[in-house]
Order: sequence, then structure tokens, then C-alpha cells
Amino acid sequence: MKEAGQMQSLESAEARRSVSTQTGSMTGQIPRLSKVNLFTLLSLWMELFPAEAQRQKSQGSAEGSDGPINGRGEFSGVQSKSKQVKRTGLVVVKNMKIVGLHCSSEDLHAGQIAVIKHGSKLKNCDLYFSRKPCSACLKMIVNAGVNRISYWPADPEISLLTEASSSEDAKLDAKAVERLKSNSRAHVCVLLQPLVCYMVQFVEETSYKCDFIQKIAKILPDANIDFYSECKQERIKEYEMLFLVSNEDMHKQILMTMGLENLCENPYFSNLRQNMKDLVLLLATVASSVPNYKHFGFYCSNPEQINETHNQSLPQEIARHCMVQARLLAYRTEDHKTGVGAVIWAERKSKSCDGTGAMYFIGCGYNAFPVGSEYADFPHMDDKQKDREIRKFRYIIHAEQNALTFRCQEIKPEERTMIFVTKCPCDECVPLIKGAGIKQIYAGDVDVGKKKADISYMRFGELEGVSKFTWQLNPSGAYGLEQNEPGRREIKIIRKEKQKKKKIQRKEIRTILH
Ligand SMILES: O=c1ccn([C@H]2C[C@H](O)[C@@H](COP(=O)(O)OP(=O)(O)OP(=O)(O)O)O2)c(=O)[nH]1
Repeated sequence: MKEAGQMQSLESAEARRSVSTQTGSMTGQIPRLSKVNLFTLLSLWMELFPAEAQRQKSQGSAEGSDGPINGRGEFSGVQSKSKQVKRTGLVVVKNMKIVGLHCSSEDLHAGQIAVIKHGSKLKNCDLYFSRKPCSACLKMIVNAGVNRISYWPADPEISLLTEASSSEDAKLDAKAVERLKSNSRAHVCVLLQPLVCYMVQFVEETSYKCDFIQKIAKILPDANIDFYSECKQERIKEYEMLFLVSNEDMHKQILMTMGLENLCENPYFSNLRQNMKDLVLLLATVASSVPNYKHFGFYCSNPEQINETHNQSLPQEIARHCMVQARLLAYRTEDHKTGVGAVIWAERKSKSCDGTGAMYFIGCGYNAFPVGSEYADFPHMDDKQKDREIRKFRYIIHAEQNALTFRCQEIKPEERTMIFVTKCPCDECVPLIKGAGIKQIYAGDVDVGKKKADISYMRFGELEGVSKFTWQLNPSGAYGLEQNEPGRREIKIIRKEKQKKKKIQRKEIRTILH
């Protein structure tokens, strides 16, 4: 209870720090995602990590409609019926910082993976599960001395949503979990906070306006303007099926079997379901802001680099997945105008035991004022403010800088380490990223080449030795657009303009040097 109290007071302090906006949002306030909700959303998002699905797909292990791969070749969240094991996402948090993002694999549950990866370092950590863990995971986690275990209150890891014959084991497991819970020091709880006012509208507005959607709208002006809403509706349906229990009575049954009788009465039950629905809607909205649309993706603009294996990009599905994580992180920003999120992943040479293929988490961050500072300690204004002294730029720590500073793993030179940033890295961050040994950058390119009064984005375009994958229409042209299609024409024009700009820049440099 004490810990829950601490968390509440921390969150309400954060709510007080939300500041009035210059951008004229309808509320006059920029809402921020609470840390509790962010961790919860990331745990759901990890449940959807595509790497394992890909591996299984390539091994041809799809098992029809009940198997892990659904008709669209996507992970449906359900593993084989006989095993009754659901795929689970997990976020490990230490001192309010994310130190691990995991998801279950064919062989291991997310909780078991956390024990393998962190060992005794799990002591005093807070764990956020996308499903209530089973007894096999809980006994090890409790034994490691974790502080809190929070879980998404739908169908647990050992499914209670199955036929009576096989649910006997599931019920026994739920009982064992309750027994472990009552004898453990760790606080095992459902930790969903209602979203702050206007959060959903704010996320909708900013997702639609984000670079990725706007670039599609710009390059393919003839594209169905509703593609974003269509994509969002699809995501909402998909995630509701995965993360909510549609039948209220069945949901109550599950909650009762999981020891949550106190949540089965109204208004608690309806509040719980509403909070769950809001978070699912938010996740779907953010996910559709980096859409799987036509031939858009993260591509290298330099055609000479494309064929070198070192520079090869991740499968688009995984790149998009990591960028959505970065976009979720951006909703924690302390900059009331521009939110930026960054997440760093690395890839081992061989596949690992968890559900992320060979990938593992290095660190993440968002743009914020120095740790421990209070609202009004530092200036918040942008470069439209005449008085340079009260501009934010010299004080705010960038998303990439926080991700690098608070990383929980070393960056190894022999491994492919990748950073996903929601915005083009600025001139302060580019040399940091390169110097840290990061091999690939996935980003938008909206401000590339811009020099603003206090911040500039000149170095990203010129950066060498680090592969850059920006959000664009597949430049290989292998997507079969007609030559006279507007998208193709636009690309050619943009490329020519870029080349012209580069030529002018080079000329300018030469004149300065002489
Ligand atoms: O690599 C970067 C670059 C910037 N930022 C953050 C710092 C600052 O909080 C904000 C600056 O954003 P921008 O360049 O868009 O300036 P603005 O004044 O916020 O907006 P604009 O000039 O586009 O109106 O983004 C990062 O986190 N990483």
C-alpha cells in the first residue's frame, strides 16, 4: 500500500507539472501519459512483438485458426490450445526507469525470461505484465524479491477462457498464484489509472499530425484521406479482440477466479472496463500513426548502401513496432510543444531464448528537463520568443540523450545497435549517437537540413558511418507504381530538390573554405 501511495503522489505531482500550451489545443493543457499507463501500454505492445511470429512463420508452424499465426500472418496472442499458454509482454522497471522489455517465446514465459535476463537484479523492481503471470513465473519472480507485480486484468497467462475439460489446470494454477501472492512480500495488483482529461483526443490529434502520417498524405495526395481512420479502426478491432474480454459475464468469471471479486461489482467493474477500453483505444491510435500502408516504411535513401549486409534494415514490421514504442514514450515529454521519444535495441548474432528473435533492449528516453527539476525551474519557450535567455533549448535533455544516459546495457561494437527516434536527431545528438557506437538510426526526416535559431538539424543528412533509415516510399521502386502516378512524380521531384540542395551546400562550403 505504501508503494502504491508513493506512486500516486508522484503521478499527481506530474499532473501538476502539465503546463498551458502555445499550440492552442482544445483544453489549454497538454496531457501527459502517466508512467503507470505508459508501462502498461508497453507491456501490451511487447505482447505483440513480431519477431517470434516471423520465426515461427518461417518454420511453418502456423496451426490454423487456433495457432499463434492468424490468417493475416500476424501473431494472434494465442499459442497452441493444448499448452493453454498466452503470449505475454513484460516491462521491468527499476527506480521508475525501464530496464527491460520482454515477451514470451514458444519455450519460455515472459516472467521466466526476466529471471534469466536480470537474475538477482530483479530485487526491488516493479514488473508490468500484459497478463497475470502463472505460478511457474510468479514463484521465481517473488523469490527474486521484486517490489511490485502489476498485470492487465483480462485473461491470464494460463488461459481461463478455454473449454471446461482443460480449464481444470488453469483454475488450479490461478489458486496457486493466489497462494503465492498472499505469502509474498511483493505487491501483486491491477494498476490501471484513468487517463488524464483529453488524453485520448490529444493522442488522436497528434497521431494524425505526426510526421509519418503527414508524409504519406504529402507524397500520395491522391491516397484515400481516410486511410488513417481506416487503419485505426482495424487496429482497434484487433486489439479489442486481443486485450479485452467482450463478454462481461465471462470477464467477471475470470476476475473472480483470479481473486479479484472486489472488482466484479459496479461501479468498480464498469470503471475497470472503461479504463481498459481507453488504454486499448490509445494503443491502437498510436499504433496506426506508423501504419503498414502501401509501400511506406523505413528505407535507406542512399542506394549504394542498400545492398551491404551491415546496412540492411530490419524487417519493416519490427522497425514499425519499435517506432511505435518510441511514439508512446514521446507522450511523457516535458516539452509542452514537441514530444520526442527514443528507444535503443541491439541485435545479437544468434537468436535468443525470448520472443524477440535476436533483439534485446538497451534503453529508452523522452525529452525532459534534468531529473529532479520542478516545473518553472527552467525556461519553456521556443525560438519564437525574442528573449533568448528564456528559451528551453539549453536546458531540455533530448530523448536520445536520456536513452543513452539511462541505458541499462552496454553498447557492443560487434553488435548491430539501433536507435528509433520519433524526430530527426539534431546536431547535438548526431555525434552522440555515432560516438556511442550505434550502427543504425530509424527516424523521420521532417526537419533535416533545417537551421533554427537555437537548434539545428544539419548533421543528420551528412552523417556517415551510421546507416540512416527514414520514413519514405520504398525507393527501390519495386512496388509497381505507374510511372505517371503522383507518388512516383513527387519522389522524383523531392530527390532532384535534395540533390540540388546538396550541390548548393557543397558550393557554399567551398566558397567559405577558399
Ligand atoms: O534530436 C532531437 C532533437 C530535438 N529534441 C527535442 C528537444 C526539444 O524539446 C524539442 C525541439 O523540437 P523542435 O526542433 O521541433 O523545436 P520546437 O521549437 O519545439 O518546434 P518548431 O521549431 O518545429 O516549431 O525536441 C529531441 O529530443 N531530440
